[in-house]
Amino acid sequence: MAVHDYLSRTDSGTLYGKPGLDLLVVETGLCRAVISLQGAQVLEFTATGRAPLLWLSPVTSFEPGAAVRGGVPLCLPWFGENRKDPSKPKHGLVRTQLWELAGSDVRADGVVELELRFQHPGDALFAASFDCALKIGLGDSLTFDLALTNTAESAAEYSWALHSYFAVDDVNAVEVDGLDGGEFLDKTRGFARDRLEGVQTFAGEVDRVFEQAGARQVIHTPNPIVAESDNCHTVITWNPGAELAATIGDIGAHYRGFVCVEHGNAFADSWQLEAGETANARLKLSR
Ligand SMILES: O=P(O)(O)OC[C@H]1O[C@@H](O)[C@H](O)[C@@H](O)[C@@H]1O
Repeated sequence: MAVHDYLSRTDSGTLYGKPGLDLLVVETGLCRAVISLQGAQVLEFTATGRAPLLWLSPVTSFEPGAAVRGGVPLCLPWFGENRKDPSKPKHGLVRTQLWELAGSDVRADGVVELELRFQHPGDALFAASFDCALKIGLGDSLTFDLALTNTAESAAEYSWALHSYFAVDDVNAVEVDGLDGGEFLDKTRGFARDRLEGVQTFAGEVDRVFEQAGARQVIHTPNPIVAESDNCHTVITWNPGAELAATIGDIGAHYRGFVCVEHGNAFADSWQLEAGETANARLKLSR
């Protein structure tokens, strides 16, 4: 169903043969993108004449309430395991919730801007109430502008990441530039602290949290990918490798086709927001 000439509504049954989720499709002279209203998750983005930016698992489920494997899920209000209560879902709650399309516009330069919103009332899963506004810019690059407001009556801690799954030819040949000299927590070794010398490569399982990371990374693969961020101090690099991937139903043998380089604020960079305080961050991805 066309909403504007650049924006239409469809669903995962029509697009992927697996019913369950409502989707938005943006098609302009600059790009084509698919966005799921669950999680405000960009599933596909291809700039005209360029290689697809994102990987979407060919075996993901589109079941409402389940995480979709691929694209750019937003993990929030906590990243990874909940450190106070590991029985809570991994990566917070917004990625499996329905967001509202609050606005859409096409700028004079042809960039489409979508604004998606989610309000959390505060509950047993996460006590503080909050508002999330995510502006997604779709042009010859893909941009995210996040505004997070703590609407609770007291201060609260938030950790989060835009968990990008980038499409690559072969993860074993990928090199990530822009993390050289950075200290990281190695999740594969009980979060032991280490330091990266040179580029990040992916021979086997990699699961690393770089705090106070730089604002620009280049993912070297045929058709390199550039990530530029503003106020995203944490970078997470992840690929499960063959062995672990074999135990993950929606990855399996497909692990070679993606690399995750995630941007947000987690661990020591988590946001402490006072009552009523808003924090902002930006991420720009291009290929
Ligand atoms: O399977 P999920 O919940 O989407 O998480 C995927 C991965 O996400 C990464 O960000 C984490 O560092 C990994 O530890 C985790 O396995």
